[in-house]
Amino acid sequence: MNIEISEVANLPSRFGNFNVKAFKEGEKEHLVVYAKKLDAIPLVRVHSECLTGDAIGSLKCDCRDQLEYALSLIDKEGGMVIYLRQEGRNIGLLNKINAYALQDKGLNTIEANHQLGFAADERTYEVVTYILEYFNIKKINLLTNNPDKMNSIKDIEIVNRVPVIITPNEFNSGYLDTKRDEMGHLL
Ligand SMILES: Nc1nc2c(ncn2[C@@H]2O[C@H](COP(=O)(O)OP(=O)(O)OP(=O)(O)O)[C@@H](O)[C@H]2O)c(=O)[nH]1
Ligand SMILES: [Zn+2]
Repeated sequence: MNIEISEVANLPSRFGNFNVKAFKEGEKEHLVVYAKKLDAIPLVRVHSECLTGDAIGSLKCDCRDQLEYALSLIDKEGGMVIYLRQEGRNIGLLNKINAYALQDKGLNTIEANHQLGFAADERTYEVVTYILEYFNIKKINLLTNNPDKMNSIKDIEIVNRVPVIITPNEFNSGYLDTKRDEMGHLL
């Protein structure tokens, strides 16, 4: 893979004092946020970009709650958040907003993707293996509810799955039901 890697910098944040490094993969610039403490088998969260949730505070999904939970946990226990620029399960922001418009008309999150000509989930995780190998990490405890994500991360042993359970709200409960019933999420 042709990846450009930044220096390491300090990032004091409202969730703790972290180190950060950027990994540039073509047009996509991923961010790795890691605690000063990194065990041999660290806690790792692979988070996919959700501008509407992570930055704007959208209540349609659980992304921001999951991100905040992960950052707080790695501050306490050590570990890493790999923030992947795969907006909208990798269909991009514009398409995700079009998918939201279809959801306003009654389609669920999967149907909306299909209507636009995409698979339900277009994400790939090769760069995760690359990043973990760069840090010499061979085994992880993965923070996720998504079995697909566990199967998609290759050449890294996932010793334990650590669930990320977030309290639903009135706007995202349907979305979470679809993730559980149709996408196999362990919720
Ligand atoms: N296309 C599309 N993407 C969405 C929608 N809602 C959230 N996303 C994107 O979905 C990604 C997050 O994926 P999720 O399925 O919520 O969770 P996950 O990462 O697969 O699983 P966990 O590790 O358990 O959180 C982010 O990239 C969001 O931008 C939607 O309705 N349509
Ligand atoms: Zn989201």
